[in-house]
Amino acid sequence: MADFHSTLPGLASAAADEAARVGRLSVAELLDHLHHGLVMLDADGRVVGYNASALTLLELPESLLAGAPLIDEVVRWQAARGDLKGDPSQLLQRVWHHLRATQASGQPHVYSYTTASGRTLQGATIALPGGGWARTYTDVSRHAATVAALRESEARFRSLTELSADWYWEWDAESRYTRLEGRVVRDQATSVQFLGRRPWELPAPNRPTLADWQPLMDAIAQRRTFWRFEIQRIMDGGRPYWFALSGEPVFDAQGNYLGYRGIGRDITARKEAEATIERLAYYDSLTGLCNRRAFQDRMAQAQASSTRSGLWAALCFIDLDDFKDINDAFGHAAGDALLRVMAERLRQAVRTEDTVGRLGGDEFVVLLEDLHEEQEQAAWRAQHVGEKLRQALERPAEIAGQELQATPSIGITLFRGQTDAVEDILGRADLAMYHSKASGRNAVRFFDPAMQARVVQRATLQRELRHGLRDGELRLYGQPIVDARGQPCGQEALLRWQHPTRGMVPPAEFIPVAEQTGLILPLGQWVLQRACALLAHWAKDAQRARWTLAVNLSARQLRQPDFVAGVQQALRTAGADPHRLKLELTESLLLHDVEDTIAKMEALAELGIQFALDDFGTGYSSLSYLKRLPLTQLKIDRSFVRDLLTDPNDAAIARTILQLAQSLEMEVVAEGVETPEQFEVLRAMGCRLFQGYHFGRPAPLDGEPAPPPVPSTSQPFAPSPP
Ligand SMILES: Nc1nc2c(ncn2[C@@H]2O[C@H](COP(=O)(O)O[C@H]3[C@@H](O)[C@H](n4cnc5c(=O)[nH]c(N)nc54)O[C@@H]3COP(=O)(O)O)[C@@H](O)[C@H]2O)c(=O)[nH]1
Repeated sequence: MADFHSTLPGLASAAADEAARVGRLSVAELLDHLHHGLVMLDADGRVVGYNASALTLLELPESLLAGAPLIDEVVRWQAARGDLKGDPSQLLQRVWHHLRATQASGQPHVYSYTTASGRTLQGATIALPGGGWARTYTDVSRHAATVAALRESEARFRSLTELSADWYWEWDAESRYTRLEGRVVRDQATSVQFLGRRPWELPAPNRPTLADWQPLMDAIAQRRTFWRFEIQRIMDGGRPYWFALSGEPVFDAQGNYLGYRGIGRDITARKEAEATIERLAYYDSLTGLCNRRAFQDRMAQAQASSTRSGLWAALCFIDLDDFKDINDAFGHAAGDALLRVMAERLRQAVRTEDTVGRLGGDEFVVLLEDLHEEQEQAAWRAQHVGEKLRQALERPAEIAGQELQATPSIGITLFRGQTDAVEDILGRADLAMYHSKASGRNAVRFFDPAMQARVVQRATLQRELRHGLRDGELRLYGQPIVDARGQPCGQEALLRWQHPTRGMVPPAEFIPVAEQTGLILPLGQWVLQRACALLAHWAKDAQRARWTLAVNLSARQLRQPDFVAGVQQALRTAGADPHRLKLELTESLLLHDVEDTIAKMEALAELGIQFALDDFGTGYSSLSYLKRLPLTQLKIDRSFVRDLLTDPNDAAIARTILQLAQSLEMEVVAEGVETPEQFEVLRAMGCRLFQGYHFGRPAPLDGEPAPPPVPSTSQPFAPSPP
């Protein structure tokens, strides 16, 4: 420091000379080489030393400092040049204030300012122990420019998030919101809900569902950038709010994953516009139903779905009869109002999963999906719905005080899979609708005439069966069941229909129709009541008192919640012994709702009623549930008995059933025994009960008491799907 003082003002050159002389740099020389400026003030504030960088950085003429000026002089000089802004006397007050303050506190005073030429300097003043001060100057122009640029960028970012519908977010490495900024966030006060939570932990009642989040979760797991992931929220008051998230992963300098950051964008207006466009593009503006375009889309989807499921679907084409006359007579406004009423009735008449559309004018279409795997059954169901639609539409409607009526003509076609073009299916239904018009209007017609004939035949059968039940045309026949000696030990009750014109109708023809239409319920109850009455009658006859009577049950009967009560009531009314009643079930009947079936069977078994499994071997017998059922008897299906003598497989099956029954401690009845040879072989295999033409064909059950009254039913006549 002594050198430094002594070489003033020629500090740099003297230090250099000295360095040259001794072969090393002096302190003064060293200071001259510094990039920092240094100015020394004595206790009066006079410049007593400076280095070369001080002259350069402060851009002062050497002549000014070389004259050892007071700091006041230097400050005035700088103010005059424009380096320091403000009144010089106030500037000086500030300078002296800081000089004294550093002296008093012993702490440096650090400040920065920008010179007139644009250089930003950071100055630091320290008080020296012996009095006086050292002031250093550092050029921080680049740093200042960087800070200014950052500020500018931050301001731009704030403008963006303040002025737009976008908002900024950050997630930590666990995908939890850590930062949310933007006007939208502030306005909606969503930060409280969001911060600390993952996006999928926030309530989103509609979309996305947890499954919908998967693509976003995958992107995060793979640290991928994602764009416009759409989310819907329901705001207070029920208003839907849509936004889209875009984000990119953030890593630190070492490549460690820190989380994500990105923007959220309010897309509600766009979504609403899209919904409006879709409504206009896909919905009929008069009725709100699907328009032709949307309906064709739905048809294509239905085709794809039926390819997967294998189920038949149906298309109903509906045209209002004489609608033009209504328009002409009552005006278009009344016509429009009627169309709206019709649309609503159609909507009400079908299931929510069915699609109703309006192709234009008075043409409506209804798409019925998942009808049945069998075409016949599907046709029956479609016919049922078609009839329901017809009845719904034919009712008069009150429009502006007038009663208007427009009956419908309905055409139906079935389809399955994707072989036909949608237009072709529509064309077929349209053609069927014309058949309906040609047949006298206000009717339902199928495209396929054969199908139409079958549907009509079935509807006729159903109507006649209902009348037959009411008019006492049903007969109970019986077929003997015999023991190993060929002695009768019971009968199987078999239903017959004595039709007034068609003669004796076999059950195979009418039982399926009765099952599908629900008529099997009153019919089955009638058989049960009749069988119980017969058992009570046999009880008085020593020869038949110990006979059992087997009654066939249908699946639909067993599904009735009051089935057990119905059987009990039949037994009680007749005064029959439950131990003599045997109920025959088929394997397919046991496939549905196994637990409920078992519960009902057990309740009846408690009363002493026996159960036989009919047609054994033809279904999907599962030994696990066979064991759980309170069965007393298996009936070997007659298809195995028929070829018993010639087909070793059938013989093996019959033998296996007998062994199985033995291990399950059940009886076996061999059905369809037609010859003495079959009887002998089965007997040799260990079978003890037999049924078949060899012992007797079904015949009217003799000694029947007078028929009980037919159970009343509130079933509508229209067919109803099972
Ligand atoms: N739910 C109800 N179903 C019933 C009722 N009554 C009858 N049925 C079912 O109808 C199906 C056909 O019955 P049916 O035409 O009476 O035929 C029975 C017998 O005639 C026939 N059978 C008897 N022995 C022989 C024979 O040696 N050869 C031969 N080819 N056929 C014979 O088998 C039928 C009895 O079969 P099953 O019931 O399986 O024991 C039939 O499925 C009946 O169940 C009813 O009231 N309710």
